[in-house]
Amino acid sequence: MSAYLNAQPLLEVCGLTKVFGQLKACDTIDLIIAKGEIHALLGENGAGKSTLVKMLFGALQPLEGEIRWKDKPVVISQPAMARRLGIGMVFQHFSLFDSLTAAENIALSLDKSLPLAEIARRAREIGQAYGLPIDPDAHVGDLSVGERQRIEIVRCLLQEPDLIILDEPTSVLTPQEADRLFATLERLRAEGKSILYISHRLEEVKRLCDRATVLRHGKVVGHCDPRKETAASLARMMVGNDIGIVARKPARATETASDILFEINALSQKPRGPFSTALKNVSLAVRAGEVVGIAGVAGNGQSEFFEAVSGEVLQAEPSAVRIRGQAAGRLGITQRRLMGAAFVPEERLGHGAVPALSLSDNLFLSRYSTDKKAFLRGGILKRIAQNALQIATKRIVERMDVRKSADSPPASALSGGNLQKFIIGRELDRTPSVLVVNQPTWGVDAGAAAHIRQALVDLARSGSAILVISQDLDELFEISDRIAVMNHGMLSEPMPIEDVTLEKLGLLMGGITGNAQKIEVADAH
Ligand SMILES: Nc1ncnc2c1ncn2[C@@H]1O[C@H](COP(=O)(O)OP(=O)(O)OP(=O)(O)O)[C@@H](O)[C@H]1O
Repeated sequence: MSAYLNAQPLLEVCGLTKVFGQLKACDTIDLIIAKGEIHALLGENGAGKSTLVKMLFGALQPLEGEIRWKDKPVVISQPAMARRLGIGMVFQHFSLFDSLTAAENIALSLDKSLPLAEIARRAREIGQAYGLPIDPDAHVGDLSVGERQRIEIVRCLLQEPDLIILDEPTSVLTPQEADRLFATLERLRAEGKSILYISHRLEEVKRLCDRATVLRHGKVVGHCDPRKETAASLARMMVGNDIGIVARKPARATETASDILFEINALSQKPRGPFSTALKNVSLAVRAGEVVGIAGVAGNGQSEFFEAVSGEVLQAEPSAVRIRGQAAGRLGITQRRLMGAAFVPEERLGHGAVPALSLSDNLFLSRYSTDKKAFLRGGILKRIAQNALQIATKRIVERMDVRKSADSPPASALSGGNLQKFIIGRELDRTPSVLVVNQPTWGVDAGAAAHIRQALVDLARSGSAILVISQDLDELFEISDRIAVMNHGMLSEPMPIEDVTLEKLGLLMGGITGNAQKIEVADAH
């Protein structure tokens, strides 16, 4: 038995329960976190991981159960209380203001006020000590995702926590940034700090974590030493059965222009604000039957590209975007959808769905103008075809296995991964000829991710053109027929999947083109 298991528990959770309506999101959970361990919290989407850690951080209150901290029962009524006890949290969604500096952002989160110069000094010191270099005077909006995350972690470490909760910390990092983060976490562990680590990336859990607790449907279904498991056995424990592998028949080998369903021609766009990236002469053609992947480190123009191709930002030149042969550059998103295209943005809450509206209302909002016949009834005075809307919502929920706590809950009440499944399902349900999707499986568990990827490949093979923007290189390898790389607003020539290697992608992601002799996977920052 490892030494840390003999160590006194730092945190003990006994019978912790949280109920939303009829749903037990956490059902009598027991968990012990020892001093000096990295403890993984695993579970499929909606298993109750976020609910549990929100109770530990004082953002939600349990209905029943007890939390013991350093051997004493505690009631954690709010995050400030958690911080005072020594519990810090780094959230999955960054909570920094773009227009403020790193030091100003940190100042906002501190419970006691300190002079800005003092905060900057301490942040710099902690950053250096833990291998997380930051510039306290830099504006957050100018920083890469990896740099922003360093600020979040430094901000957490400034409070000198004994337990650090990390919710999916690597989903937005390059492999190199993730390595750096692991080194920091190992160092914290060596100093006797404890870490509760939520991740859907099972390989990194195996590499980093000492122990894992697995949740399913709100209950603890097992504990294990992840180093002794395989990624497949961990996934099986989470989901309860084996995860399918995406079946990918080769795409039809056609070169005829008529097969091009989606085309971007010399698309250039000036930066739309101080924190936006210019697009430089981007061209790409996606054919019927294929999946084209766009790899790249976040912040290299992917969001601007998505906005331009989806019609959120219009182009001066009509033929900059062509959908099924028709010029669409000056058309808005609804008109592009009417031409048979569908778009799934990266941000699911607020962009992909309206948080306070029910799933069926969200479905209606996105489809009433493109599917009038299906969802509107009556003559001039239109009314919503509630029955058809409910049937469509149910169909999507069943097809994508969306788990939820009520019949038609507000979008904000779904776990992150389940909302993602719903949004993707909503677009797949239209069987679009062209589908552009940004980060399709961000925060989605292994089983659901395989389901979504298979659905994208199947849609392509049924004759649609699919464009996937993703930071997850494994995902792109699994589903793409060709892969291009976006770097500093430029898009590389797409390579057939047979010719793509991780090294080539790494070099292109770092902005190195041509035949570099000395291969060193580039860091894009
Ligand atoms: N505010 C809320 N109101 C109603 N139901 C909720 C609320 N928050 C979460 N739930 C439900 O509780 C369950 C657990 O959600 P939770 O966010 O804890 O899952 P998770 O394991 O973190 O999932 P993911 O991996 O997708 O983030 C889900 O079924 C979710 O729909």
